[in-house]
Amino acid sequence: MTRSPVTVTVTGAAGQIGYALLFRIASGQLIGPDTPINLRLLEIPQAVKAAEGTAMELTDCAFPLLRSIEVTDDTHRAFEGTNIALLVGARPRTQGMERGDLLEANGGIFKPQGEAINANAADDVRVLVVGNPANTNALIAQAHAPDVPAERFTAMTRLDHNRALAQLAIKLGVGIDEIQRLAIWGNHSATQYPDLFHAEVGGKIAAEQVEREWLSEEFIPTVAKRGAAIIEARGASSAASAANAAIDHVHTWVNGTAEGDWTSAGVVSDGSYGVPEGLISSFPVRARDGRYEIVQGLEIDEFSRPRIDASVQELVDERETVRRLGLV
Ligand SMILES: NC(=O)C1=CN([C@@H]2O[C@H](COP(=O)(O)OP(=O)(O)OC[C@H]3O[C@@H](n4cnc5c(N)ncnc54)[C@H](O)[C@@H]3O)[C@@H](O)[C@H]2O)C=CC1
Ligand SMILES: O=C([O-])CC(=O)C(=O)O
Repeated sequence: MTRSPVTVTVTGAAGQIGYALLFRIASGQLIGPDTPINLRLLEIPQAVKAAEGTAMELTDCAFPLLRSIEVTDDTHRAFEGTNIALLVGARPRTQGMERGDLLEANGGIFKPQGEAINANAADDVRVLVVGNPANTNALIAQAHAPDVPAERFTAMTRLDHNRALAQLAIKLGVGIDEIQRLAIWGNHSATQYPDLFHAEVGGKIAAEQVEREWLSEEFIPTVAKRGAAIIEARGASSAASAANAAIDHVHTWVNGTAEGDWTSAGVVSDGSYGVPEGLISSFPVRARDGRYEIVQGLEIDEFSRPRIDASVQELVDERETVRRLGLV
């Protein structure tokens, strides 16, 4: 059965993530193979022509699900009737920078976009912020969209989640699909905490199947610093893997997590696990009925607690910084 078309807005459409993302959206991988897509591409004026070139290529793919493509530099038009907003457009970091260094440069982008979403988007709009620092940019956008339920603003930590799945699978010599209940806590930054104390492989806790030294000295830093390692190797930040994670994040949000499993996403805290209310922090989340919900009732051991707290403290500090800048 063909469903009603969905309007998907992608900002930064002419960028490297945009190029890896748009063709997958148009081919039906974002939501599913039965849902036609209207694409809106937002770019800054200098990059509109390049985005139009990408739009020409999208047309040339003759994707059966792609109903329309519109390129614009008008933020309000870009979000008119939008059901899914992928906020990718931002300046990426380069070697030697932390993502937090981008707060001032990129923070200013997310205030007008939050306002435009508030004024123009569809009632069911769902927002994924990819542009860094993703959690705090999502907070800025959400703060300027008072009419949209806060829970509809999310930040991407699915790339971190996927990186953690892959590192654990390599270590244990298992398939990705044999791992369940892994989670990333906190900020999409070097302080993030990938948690193996609830993750299960073959029905047994993953942390008990690896040496503690590997966990603290290799696994956690490899996952947390993978973005920088990619920048060093490629000379540019992750693009195809970031696009892939954005597809995963939205697909799961719309279609749900598998029974008994969960994933990771930056979502608005309700105060769970001591994360101050209102912060957009990564948690273990389940998706049901089109909503992400924080998994409740997990016991946090003494290895995990200070690591989660440190990453959450960084989010508190980022919120203070954007408050001082008048962005929230
Ligand atoms: N959350 C995550 O896991 C990840 C986040 N990122 C972040 O994603 C962002 C984009 O990365 P790339 O595509 O590699 O960068 P890029 O520099 O290739 O592309 C960014 C695009 O955004 C556009 N842009 C800038 N300001 C805009 C605005 N106000 N409205 C619309 N478009 C605007 C630029 O013209 C450019 O075409 C960066 O902030 C990067 O750090 C990257 C990888 C993973
Ligand atoms: O590291 C960066 O700046 C890009 C990014 O967020 C990632 O690859 O995780």
